[in-house]
Amino acid sequence: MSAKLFSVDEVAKHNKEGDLWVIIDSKVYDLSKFAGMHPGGLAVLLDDEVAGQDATEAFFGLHRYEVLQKPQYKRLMIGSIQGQKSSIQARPVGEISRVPYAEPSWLTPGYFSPYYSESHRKFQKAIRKFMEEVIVPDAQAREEDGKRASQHVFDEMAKLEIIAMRLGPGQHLKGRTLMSGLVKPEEFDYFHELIMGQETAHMAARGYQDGMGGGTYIGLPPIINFGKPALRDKIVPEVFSGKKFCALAISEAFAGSDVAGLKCLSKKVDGGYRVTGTKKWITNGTFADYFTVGCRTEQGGLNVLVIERGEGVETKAIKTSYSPTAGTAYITFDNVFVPADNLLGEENKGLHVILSNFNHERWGMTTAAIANQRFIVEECLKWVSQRKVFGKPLHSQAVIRSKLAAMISRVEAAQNWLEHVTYQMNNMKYKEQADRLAGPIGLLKKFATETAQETARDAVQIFGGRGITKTGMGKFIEHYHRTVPFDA
Ligand code: HEM
Repeated sequence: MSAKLFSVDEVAKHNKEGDLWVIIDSKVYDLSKFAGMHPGGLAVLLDDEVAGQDATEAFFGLHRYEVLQKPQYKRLMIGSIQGQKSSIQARPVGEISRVPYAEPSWLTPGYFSPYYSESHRKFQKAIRKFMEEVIVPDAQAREEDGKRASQHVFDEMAKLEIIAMRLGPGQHLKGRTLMSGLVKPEEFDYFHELIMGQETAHMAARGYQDGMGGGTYIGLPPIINFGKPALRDKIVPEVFSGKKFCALAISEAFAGSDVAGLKCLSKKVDGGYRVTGTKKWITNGTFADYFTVGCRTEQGGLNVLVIERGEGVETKAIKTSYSPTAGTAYITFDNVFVPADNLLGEENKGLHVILSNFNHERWGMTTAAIANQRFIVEECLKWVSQRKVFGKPLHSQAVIRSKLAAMISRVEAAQNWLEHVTYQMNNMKYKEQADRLAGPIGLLKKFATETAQETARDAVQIFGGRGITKTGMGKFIEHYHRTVPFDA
């Protein structure tokens, strides 16, 4: 930061085209050269209340704080106003937000929780730092260019065993050094997993959230739980090291979540099966190496087969309302030979293989969905304090306060329910979870994703036109409102 100090009167002299300074939050910016390139135009900067003046209020009514932190704009700052102090501070990377309700109560100073131990707290700190340093920059860049999450992100995740941890507690963690030894494999539980899911909200990039290994999260567990040892021992290390990717390929244009109506057919042949058919809406399908595929059998049952990318397998990107970084694909299998050893579970009994994963999948989706919802609550709370209308902050309007109260109540209710369900998961065997928690998890997901849509609508109302604009102030609101139906 430049140490040069100016007086308000000195700044006021620079108030015309070619010689234009402004004050924003006690800092002085020289916009003389930039003014002609300003995305909001030159005229707004030459206004009597802006040119040479303190434009803090005007600026924060129109821009996100991050604008001033971008290197190309940061360098416009030439000094500060003598005797004034900045009042706006960005949250340092990895730290807890000080916006009320921006964090679940267990992370809010002064509050208590029976669910989280010291191990969870240490883990949360490390994961947030990793997310914000490694993942968030890549997430924002890939959302823009639509490319797959960068390989260096998978490599870094693999080093810390994040890919393995994303699958939750279990045998697959045995012998691994988690987060450089921060958590022992045997102490890693569903609250650690919940933390990982919730910290992904800070990337504010729903397509990338799925792109960053969503296919593995749902496609690998059936291989671990039902695959033959040789198949498991080949695939698991490749995927956990970030070198290869899985996708779960169940839904078809003919049958969505109606798994009993699948048409993709596996015919028994010498040494294995021949598979012919199509799959649609397959997350990570454009770049996956292994597909965990649900196929109908000639006897009318269901086989789940692991199909490797190769001859007869073609994947095409499908355009969805979120970004192509998720790698959503349409897949065709044309008489593909699959070795008998790639069958998961028993022949004709694949429905059990597919359904066995659904509870964990739904719960995982819900953890992230609730955190995404909270991120939007934080965006709204920041905006209503920043934005002044009729001379007062937006939050002084009763209708806005009422919307905020509803938003906060919804996310708090969802988080508390989630923690209750997670506590049950921690204390039940997997089979007990299937018996007792299928209902509660389904209901929780319904509640969390319905309330998410209400919050998205309220957020757009609060942000106005900015909430439907892909860049600038309301960009995360626009993104959320567009992508929120995915989880439901
Ligand atoms: C350091 C000074 C400034 C920088 C670096 C800057 C930068 C930008 C950028 C990058 C945008 C595009 C939208 C976004 O990403 O937020 C923008 C839009 C805009 N800016 Fe600025 N700006 C500055 C100062 C100002 C000031 C003092 C005003 C005063 C009125 C202003 C008025 C606007 C307007 C009206 C828009 C269009 C907003 C919209 O589309 O909703 N800017 N500015």
